[in-house]
Amino acid sequence: MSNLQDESAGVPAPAIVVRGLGKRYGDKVAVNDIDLEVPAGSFYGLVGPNGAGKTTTLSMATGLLRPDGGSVWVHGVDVWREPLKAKSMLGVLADGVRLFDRLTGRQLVTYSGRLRGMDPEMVAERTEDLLRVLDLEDAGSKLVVDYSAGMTKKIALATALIHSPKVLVLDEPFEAVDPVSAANIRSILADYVGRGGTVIVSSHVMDLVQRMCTHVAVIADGNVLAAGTVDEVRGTESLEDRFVNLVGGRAEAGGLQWLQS
Ligand SMILES: Nc1ncnc2c1ncn2[C@@H]1O[C@H](COP(=O)(O)OP(=O)(O)OP(=O)(O)O)[C@@H](O)[C@H]1O
Repeated sequence: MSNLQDESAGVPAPAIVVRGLGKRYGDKVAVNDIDLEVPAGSFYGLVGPNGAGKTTTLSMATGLLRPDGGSVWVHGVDVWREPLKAKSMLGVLADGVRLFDRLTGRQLVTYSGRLRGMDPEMVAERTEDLLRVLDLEDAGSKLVVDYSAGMTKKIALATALIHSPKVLVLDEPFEAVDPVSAANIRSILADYVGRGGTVIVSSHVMDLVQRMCTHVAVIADGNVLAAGTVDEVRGTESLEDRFVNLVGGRAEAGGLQWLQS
């Protein structure tokens, strides 16, 4: 398959290739046999309305949710045939997955690094670095169960970064995060991409995706409506206008006449 060429052939394999990936829940088709290709070294945005299938797609692409059909490769490694090898290259911030929240933030990040087989000294150093840049130093000794939503998001991000993966898959990383922390996270991710890493991020904030991402895919009702570089997808419009045109569904102004003081 041309898109799975390995690096030995002189052509870098894409970071992630998705082919014919599908998932149903009863009668509901959450993801409809989609194809996606995430170039290595790209900052890839996945956007779509609520319920479009973003989380389901990212969960299947990272080996967290078994697809009904289709395949996913991470740097040429089949996620569902060689999960350990594929997962060793991934750092994942999943949506709605429970953390070990009876650990402190510091313990949780340390545990994630040790689970990845990292040297304890390196884990300790990186844990402190991550707590510092994510403004969680003071909260490092507090139980994760007592964290706010934004703090929980940030500590989960730290667990995804600790082993310096080749590919970062982040479901809504900025949700509930304060603007200063969000700016810090954006620069961490931009540096990471600058050093050759690949980031896939789902977001509802079109302006952010337009400014931050090199590539974008718009999905709705489990289908990919458009995918490519941000400039290819948006054309002469803003990404937000393009998104609304592709997806539709703007409610008529004044639809709630009864809503008044
Ligand atoms: N465990 C589940 N059981 C039944 N239906 C589900 C389940 N998980 C997701 N769905 C359905 O699959 C569809 C896609 O959901 P998904 O969470 O992937 O969307 P999303 O694009 O991430 O949405 P949002 O932007 O609101 O987070 C939705 O219709 C949702 O109701």
